[in-house]
Amino acid sequence: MTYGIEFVPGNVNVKQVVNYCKLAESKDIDYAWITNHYNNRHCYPVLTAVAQATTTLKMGPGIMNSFTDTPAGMASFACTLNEISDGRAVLGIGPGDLSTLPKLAIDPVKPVARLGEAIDQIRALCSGAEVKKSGLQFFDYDGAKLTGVTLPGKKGIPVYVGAQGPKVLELAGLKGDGALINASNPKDFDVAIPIIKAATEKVGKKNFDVGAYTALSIDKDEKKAKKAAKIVAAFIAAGSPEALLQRHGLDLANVAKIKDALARFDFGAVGGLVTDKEIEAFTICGTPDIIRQKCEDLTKAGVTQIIFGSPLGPDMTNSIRLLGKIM
Ligand SMILES: C[C@H](OP(=O)(O)OC[C@@H](O)[C@@H](O)[C@@H](O)Cn1c2nc(=O)[nH]c(=O)c-2cc2ccc(O)cc21)C(=O)N[C@@H](CCC(=O)N[C@@H](CCC(=O)O)C(=O)O)C(=O)O
Repeated sequence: MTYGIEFVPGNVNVKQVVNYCKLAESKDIDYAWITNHYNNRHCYPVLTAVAQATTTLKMGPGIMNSFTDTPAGMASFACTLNEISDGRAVLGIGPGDLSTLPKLAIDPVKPVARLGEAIDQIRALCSGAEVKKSGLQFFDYDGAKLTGVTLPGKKGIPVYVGAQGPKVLELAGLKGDGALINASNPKDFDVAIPIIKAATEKVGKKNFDVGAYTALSIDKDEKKAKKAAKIVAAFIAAGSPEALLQRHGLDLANVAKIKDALARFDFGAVGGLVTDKEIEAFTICGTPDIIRQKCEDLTKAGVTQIIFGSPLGPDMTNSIRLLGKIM
């Protein structure tokens, strides 16, 4: 099992992310994933700062998308980060947050097809190939080629696909070296992994890293851990399709009330509405012993990388220290 940690450079600034990553590295966490949303600090400079302050930690965006960045831009960034970090760069890429892209006047048309093309172009450019006109639907480069940057070695830069829906999970298996699946509960991996497996078998892929991009809240005091987990569980519940809510046996009427309260920014009401069921469905939450058991459950479900995602717990430094003891 490898472990990752996620930071959202919105609620934490660059200096804090760098310090948390140094602490995570000292606790033998393997990967740092920095989220990418237009309204937060940009992940590229944050990742550069992390690369310069660490020595063994692998790091990458978790995740970019091909609506706000071109494949050529992402390839150039990934190879530059790889040069700065002396070969530790990974690239997380996904469809993009379809609810926020319209805020940038972007109409996220055919996100899955676009993602597939972008991955092909990024891989070609990172390998040093000249990408000729190929009649593709979205990125029909004509003679694009990366120069002036040290290109990664033979294996290239590992591409992880941020995926939740079945088509993107399949794409991850076909074109990715790994997947970053926004889920914390084994029930979701029981659905996702067979889709990925069928795709990797189709292309004869032997190694694939199934990443559980969890929402984590750890604290010695379980009540405090649950309190810190509530708001994230609420947002995930509110943004989840009905089929997912039913998979976890959630009360649809209660989730509708949570959604309403979030829309009113009534976080007090949200705290009263979120039950252990939503917390259980969408986070890994509790004391170190509980988290250790949750990690074992995810391992049994076939997960190969557990990414400890926001909020981490009531106190992030304390959470990273506690995680260091359970891995
Ligand atoms: C597009 C969407 O795919 P999805 O995998 O469910 O995407 C939901 C999220 O994963 C996506 O919004 C991600 O960008 C969210 N996301 C982040 N999004 C961000 O913007 N920033 C982040 O930092 C970020 C991190 C992140 C980490 C892990 C993770 O799993 C997701 C993350 C979907 O609806 N997929 C369906 C297919 C929908 C479909 O068919 N769409 C097309 C047709 C098919 C085609 O595109 O050709 C259409 O609409 O016409 C499916 O997979 O079955």
